[in-house]
Amino acid sequence: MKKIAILGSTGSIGTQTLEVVETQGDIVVTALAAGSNIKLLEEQTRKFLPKLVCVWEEEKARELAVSIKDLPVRVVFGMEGLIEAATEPSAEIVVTAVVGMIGIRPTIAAMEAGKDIALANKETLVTAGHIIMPLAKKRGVNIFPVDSEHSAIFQCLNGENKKTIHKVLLTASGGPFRGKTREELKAVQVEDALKHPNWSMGRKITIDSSTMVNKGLEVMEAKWLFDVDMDQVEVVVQPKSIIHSMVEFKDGAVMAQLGTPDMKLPIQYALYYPERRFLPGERLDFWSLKEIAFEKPDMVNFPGLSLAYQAGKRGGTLPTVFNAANERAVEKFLSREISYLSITDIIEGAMSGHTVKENPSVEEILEAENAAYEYIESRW
Ligand SMILES: NC(=O)C1=CN([C@@H]2O[C@H](COP(=O)(O)OP(=O)(O)OC[C@H]3O[C@@H](n4cnc5c(N)ncnc54)[C@H](OP(=O)(O)O)[C@@H]3O)[C@@H](O)[C@H]2O)C=CC1
Ligand SMILES: CC(=O)[C@@H](O)[C@H](O)COP(=O)(O)O
Ligand SMILES: [Mn+2]
Repeated sequence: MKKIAILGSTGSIGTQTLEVVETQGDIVVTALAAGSNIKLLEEQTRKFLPKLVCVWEEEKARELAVSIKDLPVRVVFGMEGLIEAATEPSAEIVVTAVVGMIGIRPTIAAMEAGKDIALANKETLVTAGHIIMPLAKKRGVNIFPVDSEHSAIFQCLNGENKKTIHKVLLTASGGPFRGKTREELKAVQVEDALKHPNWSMGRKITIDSSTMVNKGLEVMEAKWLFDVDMDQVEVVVQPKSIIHSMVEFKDGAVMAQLGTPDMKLPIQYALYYPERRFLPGERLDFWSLKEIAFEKPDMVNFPGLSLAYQAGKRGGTLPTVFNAANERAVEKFLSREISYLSITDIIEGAMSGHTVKENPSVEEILEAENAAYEYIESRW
């Protein structure tokens, strides 16, 4: 029986991971971690009986400990607790499904403890890829991509030599506002931006998809995962999210992975790699699909993508500033403190005022994160 820990078990990826676990019936969950949703975490704990559960907020952790005192489950909290969950001794794979840069320390701790990573938390790789990738090599651990595009690329590369990649063709839906101008985007409200055309996901990534910042983060994620240059990653808009990404090889051959938009496939593939198992659910029907359309990304009305290319090419602490500014700006947009277009204005402002530090340590990454937050607090 495979043993796994899930960080972010109450979220979109976390709950779908538990669905896969339940359907397959041969994975043991040894640790769960969440932010504040202790009601769902209690249900999950009663069903999967992990050894350890972590709640970010101490007070909520104490509340949960009281309500599950009949179970042989230890409750921990905060960053120390999150690291304990990530390093729970019996887990072989850690699913990193927390949202945001909070994932950096537990991911590193899990890898140091020799665990494979099923990586959904793209922000960790964007900000600390130069630490994570060499560490994976040093510790001999695998990073299995969960992000749908990166799982698709990983699947296309099965049995291939990464050195023969000519281009990674990263597909994008274009989000709910594809085809709109900045003028038309001025009036966008939270509810509009939360309507992704194809995927049901957590709130932060759904906003990121609408601004194309998600695609920018994914270009940087691809650079680290597949050891390619930023310029080798080309974004191809494919509005129905049927092609999950493609690889063009040096000889001109293009491999693609297609499927219905269902995150359980990449999650299951990451958990069982290299095995493919039956996955219940809808299948692609080419006869009703009829055609697949393609467009170039609009980097003028959606500057989030071009800012991401700038950040990824420059490297150092700039991707951290891009990411941190976006995380804070999205929080502010979701709490209706700023307008929709301010999200990318904030990212641009934070990046332009930043003095890049090369090859930053984890502490320096976190300092750059704080500097971006301070910039935003002082100006917005
Ligand atoms: N959803 C998707 O389809 C995809 C998501 N991803 C990536 O996966 C990651 C998760 O996304 P998604 O599942 O959508 O996000 P959600 O917002 O749905 O879930 C986030 C999870 O993280 C937990 N969490 C938040 N803060 C903390 C904290 N401080 N300590 C511990 N746990 C915390 C939340 O707990 P609580 O709810 O209790 O607060 C929740 O379990 C993101 O990096 C996203 O970009 C990538 C590809 C697809
Ligand atoms: C499901 C998934 O992987 C998301 O990251 C998805 O890719 C979002 O879609 P777009 O960013 O292409 O709109
Ligand atoms: Mn994706």
